[in-house]
Amino acid sequence: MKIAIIGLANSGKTTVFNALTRGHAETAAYSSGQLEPNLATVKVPDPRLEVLAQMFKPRKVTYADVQYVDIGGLSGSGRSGGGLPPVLLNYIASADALLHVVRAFDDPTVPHPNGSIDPQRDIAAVDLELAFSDLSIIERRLNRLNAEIPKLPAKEKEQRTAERDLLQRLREALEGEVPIRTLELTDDEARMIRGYQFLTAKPLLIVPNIGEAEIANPPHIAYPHRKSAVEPICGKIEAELAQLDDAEARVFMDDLGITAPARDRVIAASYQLLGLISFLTAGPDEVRAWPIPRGTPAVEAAGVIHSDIQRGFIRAEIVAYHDLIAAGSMYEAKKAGHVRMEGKQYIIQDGDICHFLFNV
Ligand SMILES: Nc1ncnc2c1ncn2[C@@H]1O[C@H](COP(=O)(O)OP(=O)(O)OP(=O)(O)O)[C@@H](O)[C@H]1O
Repeated sequence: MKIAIIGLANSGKTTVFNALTRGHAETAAYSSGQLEPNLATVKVPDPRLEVLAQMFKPRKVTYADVQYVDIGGLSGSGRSGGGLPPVLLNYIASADALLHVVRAFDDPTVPHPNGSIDPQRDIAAVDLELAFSDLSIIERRLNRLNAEIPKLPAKEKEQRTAERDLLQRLREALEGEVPIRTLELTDDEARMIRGYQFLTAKPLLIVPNIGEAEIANPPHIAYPHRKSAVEPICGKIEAELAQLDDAEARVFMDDLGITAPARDRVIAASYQLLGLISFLTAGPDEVRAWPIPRGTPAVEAAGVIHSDIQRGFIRAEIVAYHDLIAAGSMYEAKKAGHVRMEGKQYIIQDGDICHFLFNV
């Protein structure tokens, strides 16, 4: 799962990327105009794995992960700006979700492309730029469909007409400044437009990049939309924190008056926004979190580990994380009747510790 970090020039995208990925990508006070992206894979923090590791003493602990891609700045000028450069558009279009870094820190030495600090304005400008990109794809496709449909045989004509009607609905929404992600689409409709990779259909995390002085009391930035969330971070401080070892970080966080890095919150919010939950496996070899979309049946979850386990699925032995911890051991959990046998269609819950029985 890949999350593209977007935002206006100098909003702090690379700084936030470094904070999230504990990386060392170069930042600059003047917009770099870079088109080559920075890419990194990040472990999704999950304190349950540390607790399970103490219980099972495994050789290895494996976290779920997500990837972040830091790409160059958007212009925020929408249609008048001539659209997104194709390289940038490709990187954003192939991501599963977007993380929009919004400049909220005040620092006269770091120029803002629009001359002043106004997060709500910048959020609207980037939303508009994404909407224009989707609109131009829709318009091109509608022109094509309108020319094609009258000449098609009946069955295909029906399919293409349904697609045209849907695209017209999306166009109306976008023209009314409603992003595609907030629309209620049926599964069929969602499938019909998946190939277009619309930018405003992707889940969106707004990350106000705040100043050091606001860490204790971040400004309220509203973005009450479906498949969206807001998580502020002070990129500069968090990027420094990300370079420290645990003991040094603890001292630094005490100085700042915080108990945990904001990085963990932003990564967890990204994971949730992608619609992912984790099921867990635990044994002497490995304790591991496996990402699956919410609502996944047991037989498909088994396939995430190995296709053989899915193919030969017999049943799943499942204990909820909290039941296992309350019981103190797998033996006690079994004795207390907390370990359930579930069939193929059981919907896996976040934190289910799963052991799949299979036969191939
Ligand atoms: N929260 C913050 N407080 C103060 N300064 C910050 C903060 N976040 C980033 N900066 C500074 O802002 C400048 C621009 O940051 P950065 O290079 O990360 O932005 P960018 O959005 O990646 O820029 P570009 O447009 O070049 O891609 C850097 O000097 C960085 O140190």
